[in-house]
Amino acid sequence: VNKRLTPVEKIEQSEPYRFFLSTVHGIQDNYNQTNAISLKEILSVEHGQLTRSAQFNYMFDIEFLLEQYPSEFRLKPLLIVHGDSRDDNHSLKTQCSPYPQIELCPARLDIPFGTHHTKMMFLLYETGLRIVIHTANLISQDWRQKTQGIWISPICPKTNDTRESKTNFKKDLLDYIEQYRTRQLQFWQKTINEHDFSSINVHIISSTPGRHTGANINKFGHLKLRQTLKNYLNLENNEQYYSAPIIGQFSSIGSLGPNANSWLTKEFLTSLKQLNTNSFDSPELKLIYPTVENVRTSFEGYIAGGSLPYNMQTAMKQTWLINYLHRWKADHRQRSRASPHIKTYLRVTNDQYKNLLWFLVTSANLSKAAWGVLEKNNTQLMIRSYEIGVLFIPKQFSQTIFPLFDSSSFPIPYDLPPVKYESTDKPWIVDMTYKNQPDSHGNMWDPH
Ligand SMILES: CNc1ccc(C(=O)O)c(C(=O)O)c1
Repeated sequence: VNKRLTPVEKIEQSEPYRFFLSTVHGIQDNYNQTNAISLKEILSVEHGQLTRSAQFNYMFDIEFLLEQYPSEFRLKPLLIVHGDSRDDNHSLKTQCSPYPQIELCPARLDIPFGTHHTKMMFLLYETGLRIVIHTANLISQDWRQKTQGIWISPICPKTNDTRESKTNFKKDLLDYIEQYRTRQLQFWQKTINEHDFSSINVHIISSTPGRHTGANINKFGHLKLRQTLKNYLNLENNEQYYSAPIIGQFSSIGSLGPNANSWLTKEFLTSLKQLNTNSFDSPELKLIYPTVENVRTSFEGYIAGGSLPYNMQTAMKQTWLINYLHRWKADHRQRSRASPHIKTYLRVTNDQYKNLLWFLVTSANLSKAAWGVLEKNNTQLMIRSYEIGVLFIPKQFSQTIFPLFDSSSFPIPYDLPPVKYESTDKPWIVDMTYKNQPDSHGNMWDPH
């Protein structure tokens, strides 16, 4: 019989990784119990007496969001951190006008085409501060039948000394917030400083808009990932890992250039393949992005494709990408039909896919805007968007690798090894018409 776990029990049972997928309407209950949690459960009154919170995100449905808070917390101060694009902001202002307890904080977006993509919660309880870093917009569609990733910190107690984590989490989080350069975040900067982060075992990998150079060049984007892997992957005899496959999985793709060598392999893969010493050959890079068939047969049907905004104009410039692409398949989590909005990057130890070297869950899609592109002879990293994610490294869990198939195994979101696109498979493209086969609801897709 399936015992329904309380939100607190779910978090206790997720130790030490504290990494969840969102619950999915329409799958067997036990696949929504283990390492799976809903927004209401994240905000449950069970975790303690909430005094105030902050929600960083891209899309907001304020009515939906307030509904997810327990009724006794709906009037607590709530800071909404969003992209400052004028029009969206208007609708957000309108949405928030009935709620004096909600404050709007527009994030500066000085570089064109940047987005405030970061999805993060600060939850301040009487007992301490909880950080949640995830991949879901604050709209009902994102939490109903998709695959989203969520990391939930312990409730960090108040402290009268700094108490940093062994992963530099507090400093990296404060460096990230500093980049907003707004007084509206001062309360949270002060609050973060006053809490004890020593129980946190993940690293922050974030992006902020700017041209990062000099001492700041490794602070954000794919160079932060490169630096963190170099500094913390303390593997013996690296050679055995030189050809260990690397996987990228995401819900949108940017313009990557005329061939793989333009940015994907020369720059991005160089960061992903970093070991604690330099490795010289190029491991296989496998990319997971939904096929048209994945979308058509998903629980949502073609509508799921509205959240996979890979457009024709970009796709037609990079047909070379198809050779890297693999299907979305998550049978072991009963989520092959729960369209992925999660973004993850991982490296296995070898082509047997039995163990992980590291795992990253993040808001960052496969794009230069999110990860950054080197400019001026590799002296500056230009990033357009705000992104944030958490990196799991075995050493921080007193392990040498993360096992995938035993009792303490890491809860990966999809099936490994990934399944390559067949000749008939096409990547989902949001602005194409799909009329020759109805989706799981009997509908067609005609974006025009
Ligand atoms: C241009 N705006 C977006 C593009 C992609 C995504 C995604 O996550 O795939 C999101 C989002 O859902 O935050 C926004």
